[in-house]
Amino acid sequence: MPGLITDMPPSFPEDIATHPLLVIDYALIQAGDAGEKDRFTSRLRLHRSLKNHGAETEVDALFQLGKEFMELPLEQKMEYEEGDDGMQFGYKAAGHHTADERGTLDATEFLDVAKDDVLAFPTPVHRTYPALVAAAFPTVLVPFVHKSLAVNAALLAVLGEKLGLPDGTMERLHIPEERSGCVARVIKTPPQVGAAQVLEDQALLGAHTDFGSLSFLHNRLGGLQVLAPATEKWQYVRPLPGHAICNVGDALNIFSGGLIRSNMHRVVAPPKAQAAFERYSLAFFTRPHDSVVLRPLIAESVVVAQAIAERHQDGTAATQEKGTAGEWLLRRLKNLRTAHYHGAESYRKHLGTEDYGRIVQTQTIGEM
Ligand SMILES: O=C(O)CCC(=O)C(=O)O
Ligand SMILES: [Fe+2]
Repeated sequence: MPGLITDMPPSFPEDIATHPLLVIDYALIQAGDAGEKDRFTSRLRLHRSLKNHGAETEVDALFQLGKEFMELPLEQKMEYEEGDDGMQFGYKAAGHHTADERGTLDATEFLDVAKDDVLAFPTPVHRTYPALVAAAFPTVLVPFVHKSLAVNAALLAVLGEKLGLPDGTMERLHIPEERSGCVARVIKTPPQVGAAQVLEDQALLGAHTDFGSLSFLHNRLGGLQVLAPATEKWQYVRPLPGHAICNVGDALNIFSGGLIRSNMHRVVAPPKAQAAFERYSLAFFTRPHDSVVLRPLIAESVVVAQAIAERHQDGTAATQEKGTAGEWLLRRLKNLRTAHYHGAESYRKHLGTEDYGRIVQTQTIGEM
């Protein structure tokens, strides 16, 4: 029946084109399987769907907590709003980020819980959280953060090996005990109504690359889209039950001299009948600790050094440092806040390593 809303969203439609995912078996990676490690480090431009990641129970618990938090009255959530000064933990209300250079407001709410606050529990490092969330630290957030850190660390080590980095290099750039922007995030978008094409052209979370190293992302409804290299059309990512999306962020792009690329993505309304439902997703973002200088690891890796030498004759642009991970995050985040939006130029100040020209091109195509 048209317009009928039941509690259970329909499954992702079979008849729409989706991005070809590379399914990786994390259990094999963990067991040191050379073939699976090779597959994981091949075709890096495809999105990776990770099965057997072992965090299913922790993920379910955080989905539940996230929903309970999002259902709190807005005034209560607003007491924890992240604000415009670069605090990146707490609550982000819808409309407080811009989604494109025209200043379109985003439609996502975030609950952002700092890894540092979770690991130091019960001592706050960055901030305190609403009672509902604080009460769930021991049972939900601590287990989720530990599992997520472990999965991402194992995958980073495999990528480090592929780059020929000395053992332990990736660990030294991502020390859990150091202060960092690592964060557990629950994301909510409200139900959407409208013509399919209009919905698909309107980003609820603007096109971006993730700011850190690796993201461990859990989707149930559709709505995540990627703009794969050498394509002109945004493609939906089909959520696979129990799988996680493994997303490369800017820091790995920079460390690897561009060999490992950040994947450009955005969130639009879930496709077809799913659009009428609230969308919840969640992620753990592993980022280098704040004091790490973002630079290509030329001294540490001949693979990176060679890549830079081949691509850039004089090597200057590519070898430039980008400041520290803490500074990188602050710049990207602050310039995304609606309060700091003063036109296209200010929006562009938040950009990371994405090929921004391609985003603008697809937005123009979308408008025609
Ligand atoms: O909700 C999603 O599927 C993606 C969210 C995302 O890209 C982000 O928070 O960086
Ligand atoms: Fe993202």
